Amino acid sequence: MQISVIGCGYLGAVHAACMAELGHDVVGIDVDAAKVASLSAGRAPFHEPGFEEILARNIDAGRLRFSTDYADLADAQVHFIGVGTPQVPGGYAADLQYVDAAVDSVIPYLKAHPDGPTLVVGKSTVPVGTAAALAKRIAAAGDGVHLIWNPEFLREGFAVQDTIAPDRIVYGVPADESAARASQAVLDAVFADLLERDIPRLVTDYATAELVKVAANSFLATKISFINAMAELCEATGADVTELAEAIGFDDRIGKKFLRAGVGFGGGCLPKDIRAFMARAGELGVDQALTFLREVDAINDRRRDHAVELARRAAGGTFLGKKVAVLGAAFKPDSDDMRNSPALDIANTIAGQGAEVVITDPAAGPKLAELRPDMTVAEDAHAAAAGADVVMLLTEWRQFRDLDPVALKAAVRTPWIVDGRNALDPAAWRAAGWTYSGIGRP
Ligand SMILES: NC(=O)C1=CN([C@@H]2O[C@H](COP(=O)(O)OP(=O)(O)OC[C@H]3O[C@@H](n4cnc5c(N)ncnc54)[C@H](O)[C@@H]3O)[C@@H](O)[C@H]2O)C=CC1
Ligand SMILES: O=C(O)[C@H]1O[C@H](OP(=O)(O)OP(=O)(O)OC[C@H]2O[C@@H](n3ccc(=O)[nH]c3=O)[C@H](O)[C@@H]2O)[C@H](O)[C@@H](O)[C@@H]1O
Repeated sequence: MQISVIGCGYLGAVHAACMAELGHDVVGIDVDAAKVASLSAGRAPFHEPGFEEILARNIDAGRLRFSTDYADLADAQVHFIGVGTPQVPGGYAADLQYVDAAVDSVIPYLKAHPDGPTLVVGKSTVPVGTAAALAKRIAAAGDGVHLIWNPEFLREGFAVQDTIAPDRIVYGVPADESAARASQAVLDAVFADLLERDIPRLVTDYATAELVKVAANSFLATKISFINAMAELCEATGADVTELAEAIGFDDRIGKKFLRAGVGFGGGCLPKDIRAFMARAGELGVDQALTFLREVDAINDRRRDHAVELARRAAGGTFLGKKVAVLGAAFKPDSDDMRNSPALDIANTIAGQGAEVVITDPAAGPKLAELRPDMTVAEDAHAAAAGADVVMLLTEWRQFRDLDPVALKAAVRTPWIVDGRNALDPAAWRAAGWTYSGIGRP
């Protein structure tokens, strides 16, 4: 089937390559000419395990191409929308200008297809009510053109795997029964390979589909802030939050996942999605339903301040004249995404308070050096730690989890480690002569 993917960022580029991997003929459209040039040359513009391989393979097979010209999507039957929905500048609500622009640009090319309806398929994360409004504009383009809302649940670092083998697929379909049936059949054909593997597919209305996405991210953010709140209690009592998380996680109603206490959640999604959800609830007059998310957000912010305090204590009460090595710049391992990264935020704060900060990240390092010439970016952990008074592990890359405390001790001025992700074995580091300071653990 001929498919277009509009918006080729972390979500869209991976989606385009994965759709080609499923055998479809795909064109990815983006307004960023540099990104399109990089993708067209088979070079991933961001770090995502496994992505570059499927990108290059499908370009070579002639099933995948990228363009800045919307005219190149004219023959596609299915148009996925994956443009960004960041926070509006200075506010909490989602900025829909990119979704609106993408829809405006695709509308002139929407026409009924000989093989059934033409579909616009929304994947971007949007406030509830957006799909219904877009559906009206799309329906005005002509008969046989419909909108399905198909939220995306992929995690960065696992994006390829999550796209090809998701936990579930959700379709928000039009209220009109025959439009719903016909458009569902087209999207089923796109995902035929996944559906054959019995991946659950839930069909619902637009509003439910939109809410499923923000509800899932809100639940995940709440789990993280819950365990970070428990870390605050553990710190006040000398208890160990990692043991607490393990013990409650044995109850499979709770589960072990997403209970890693630390410097909290960041990235291009969880923080802005819970804020946009609160803003939308306010517009709908049900803001009270989500006041708990304010606390989730506040707990998350506090963890960053707390990490700064742990480092200040380690530095002897002041950062002035002290060198701090920061291990990690990306918001999570196996990604080079630094959007709302706790690691980078903490590094900025510490630098702003007078420390000499040297930062290193296995994937984000080169991008950081380019974007932030004011920062000292080191090649690896040993180079960053040379002469440091404090070492902070803020993104739990394997390279950092596997560090040898004896070897690293030889590089630093003072062997004091702040483990902001509880990723290290405190006993091993203490045995090697380090002062170990974790999050919510003695
Ligand atoms: N990054 C992720 O892991 C996931 C993201 N999402 C959602 O997907 C959406 C996209 O997120 P990301 O890929 O992370 O953002 P991104 O910022 O990496 O990519 C967005 C892309 O859209 C392009 N764009 C903007 N306006 C355009 C237009 N009018 N026409 C064509 N292209 C245009 C930009 O140049 C950019 O390349 C957001 O709504 C996000 O919440 C959902 C699930 C996972
Ligand atoms: O909407 C989105 O964009 C995506 O947002 C998250 O995915 P992602 O942001 O890639 O990363 P996560 O693995 O969820 O991690 C988010 C943040 O939480 C932190 N985290 C995660 C788990 C945990 O136990 N503790 C914790 O602090 C991570 O370090 C990271 O900063 C969701 O997990 C995806 O399902 C969703 O599709």
